[in-house]
Amino acid sequence: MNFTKMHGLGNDFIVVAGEKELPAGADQLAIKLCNRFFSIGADGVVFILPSEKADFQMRIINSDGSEAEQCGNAIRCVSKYVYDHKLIDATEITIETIGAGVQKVQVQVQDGKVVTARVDMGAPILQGLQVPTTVDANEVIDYPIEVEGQAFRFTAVSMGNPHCVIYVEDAVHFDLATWGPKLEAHPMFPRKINVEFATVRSRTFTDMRVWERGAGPTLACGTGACATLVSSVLNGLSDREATVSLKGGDLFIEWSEADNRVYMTGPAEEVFTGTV
Ligand SMILES: N[C@@H](CCC[C@H](N)C(=O)O)C(=O)O
Repeated sequence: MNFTKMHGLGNDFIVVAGEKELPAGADQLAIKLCNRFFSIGADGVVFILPSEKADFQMRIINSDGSEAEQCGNAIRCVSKYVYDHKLIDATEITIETIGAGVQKVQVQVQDGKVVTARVDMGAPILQGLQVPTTVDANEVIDYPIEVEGQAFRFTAVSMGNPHCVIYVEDAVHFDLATWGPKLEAHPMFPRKINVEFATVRSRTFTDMRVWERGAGPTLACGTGACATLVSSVLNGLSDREATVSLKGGDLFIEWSEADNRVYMTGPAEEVFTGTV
């Protein structure tokens, strides 16, 4: 199988193109190939497939073998892959996802290669049961949650995949490894959850660290950055356009008042190609 190793701000993927559909056993394949010691190593495997509704379909399997509905960093990588590898000759590309419908991507090209992409990530879902959480409310903002005697407060946002955003004093030095997995699997989140720990430094700049569902601590999470900006606006902490700074670098996020959609801009890179 031919693959291309790519990343968006260090959130890394094994990208596979050319299959007609998601291969049987994709979950076991992802577990095996994502292993950083015995195989290629990545946060997930991304399949670029044909679509009847868009230019391409993207399916993403996390490193634990679970399938995610959506992935912000992967969608930028997919856009770069299809443009740079000449599968499409357009700078506006549509990509079908299983959780967030068809998304429009505008790529910026330098010397024939995509350097950054601005993605229309769609409207955030805020209804508690739809995120999903166990809270039956139109919005779940600054809501209490307890894990092993430790109290947190979270805001729940789905960007096609589920997120809970928790504000902490210093996200950069927060103990992700202790609290991330416990919150990911908390019974208030029926499909598990991606956990973002955020510190708002100003109305246009937020530090964020992420514990991803199915992948653990990653260097960046595009949907997580979008969820964090939405949460910060809902909590009155941020403007609607801000930089979300992750361990692997910065994403620029806009939540448009005009159309209620979230736009994410950031880089994508190809690292190497191989055959496994
Ligand atoms: N890294 C991603 C999100 C990948 C999926 C996530 N782990 C999930 O299970 O929802 C991003 O950049 O958005």
